[in-house]
Amino acid sequence: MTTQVKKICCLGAGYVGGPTCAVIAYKCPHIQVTIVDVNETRINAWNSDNLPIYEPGLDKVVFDRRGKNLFFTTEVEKAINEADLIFVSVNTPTKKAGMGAGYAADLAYIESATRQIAEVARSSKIVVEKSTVPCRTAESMRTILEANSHDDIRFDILSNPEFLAEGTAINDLMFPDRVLIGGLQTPEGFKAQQALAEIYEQWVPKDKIITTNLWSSELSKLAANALLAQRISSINALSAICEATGADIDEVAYACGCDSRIGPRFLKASVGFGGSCFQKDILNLVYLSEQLNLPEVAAYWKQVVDINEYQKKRFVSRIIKTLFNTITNKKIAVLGFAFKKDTGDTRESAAITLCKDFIQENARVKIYDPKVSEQQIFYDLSEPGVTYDIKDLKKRVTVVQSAYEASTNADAIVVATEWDEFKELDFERIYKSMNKPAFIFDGRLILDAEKLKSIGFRVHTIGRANF
Ligand SMILES: NC(=O)C1=CN([C@@H]2O[C@H](COP(=O)(O)OP(=O)(O)OC[C@H]3O[C@@H](n4cnc5c(N)ncnc54)[C@H](O)[C@@H]3O)[C@@H](O)[C@H]2O)C=CC1
Ligand SMILES: O=C(O)[C@H]1O[C@H](OP(=O)(O)OP(=O)(O)OC[C@H]2O[C@@H](n3ccc(=O)[nH]c3=O)[C@H](O)[C@@H]2O)[C@H](O)[C@@H](O)[C@@H]1O
Repeated sequence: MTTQVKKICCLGAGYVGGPTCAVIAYKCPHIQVTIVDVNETRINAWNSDNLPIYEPGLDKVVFDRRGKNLFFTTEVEKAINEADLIFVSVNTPTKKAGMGAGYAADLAYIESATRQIAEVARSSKIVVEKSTVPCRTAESMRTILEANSHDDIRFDILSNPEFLAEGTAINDLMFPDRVLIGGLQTPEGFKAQQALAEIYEQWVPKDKIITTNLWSSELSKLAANALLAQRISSINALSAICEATGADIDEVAYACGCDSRIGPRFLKASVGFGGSCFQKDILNLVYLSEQLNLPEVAAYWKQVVDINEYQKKRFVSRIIKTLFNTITNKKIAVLGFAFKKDTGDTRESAAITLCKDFIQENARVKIYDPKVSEQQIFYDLSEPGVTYDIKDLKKRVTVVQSAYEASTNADAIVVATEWDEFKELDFERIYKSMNKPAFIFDGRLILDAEKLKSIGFRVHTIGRANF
């Protein structure tokens, strides 16, 4: 007999906790799901018509279950106490200071969430590590829970990493490639794994629910992200060779991807990967390898991040060189600011690096993104690394409401995010409104270069030569 879960609490109402637990509530109407956060503004937004995250299909799921078996609240203690199973879905950013700064994951939020569970819980719980964490974090959580728990209550720890990608989160959650549940290899551990598996079995085929030991599960999450990012850095490294030789990176990716051992997905060259996790998780893996005294392994994975930085810088220097070696006071229209299409998330977006470099070179930048707010853009650009304060920044940067507005009187257009709407633009109209010669730098390989050239544009595309 397994423990049947009736009430779930999720600590952390972010990009993972919100969509993941909303889908559980949607698929399991018999389970009460309460998502809590210390951030009141975020919780208020989850309870409003304007959800704090833009994610296709998310509104439908939330509006369907909210107030029925899906709740958003800041009453953390109450929710912990009532739940049989608690997802810990808090942020695990890269450490900014102290030991391992710049590499290691900052586990302060995980630790404080764990301590809170230990302090508040008055009945036994299954505690599920949903956040991405370094291998063996569950061990520390278990030690904290066991050392601080009251009376006769027990805690079973599981690792259940999340593999959703932003922009496709709802689809990824509804039809996951797999669900991974790591547990201790003890009778109690197996029982807890089974209890969580039974929740997913409500909509995920059994053969896609994988159970492993705790450490394999924790490491598999870091490994999956590292392998995915490594494919992008590999194709981006090849894009540099294409630009120098006349090979075309899309053709190379297609030819390679047709090999069933390689496969076609995740081989799109770009201006560099962004997002809150790839860089953070690889650096975390690098740190872990170093801690384990495996410097060669650390250096291998570090190179994936180094190539990503190189790719962004390479693109910026191509732009500057092409614009006659100076962009001082030139007007650059940046199309897209999110780290990928179909999300409003800008964390580690390549566009941030590009815009900061343009500002450093004294260019005038006009930015348009369909889902990122002006406030967010200024926040990202005024982060350390740019010498301007917000007032100076506003003299150099304007956030506008359309690609047309961004391009008017521009010397160059830079495509930084692959939003579908950029493919549909009226480029004849844009060409007329720009300074001549009119340049386009396609950092996402989404535009029809031949058509643009026939209009009169000078087109530069990642992974294609200009000779
Ligand atoms: N963003 C993504 O697409 C994915 C993220 N992940 C992992 O999931 C974890 C969470 O990521 P996101 O959701 O993107 O982060 P996020 O920053 O959007 O959300 C985390 C939330 O946790 C809250 N929080 C922190 N401490 C808390 C506490 N003690 N009690 C209650 N709430 C607390 C924060 O206020 C914040 O709203 C990270 O470890 C990340 O690596 C995994 C897969 C995908
Ligand atoms: O742990 C996480 O946070 C998540 O990280 C990624 O998801 P995400 O970052 O949301 O989005 P991706 O689709 O992976 O894209 C990441 C970046 O790589 C870029 N990319 C992706 C694919 C590609 O072929 N080329 C490429 O440049 C995207 O534009 C984007 O900037 C993984 O795909 C998820 O499985 C994982 O759960």
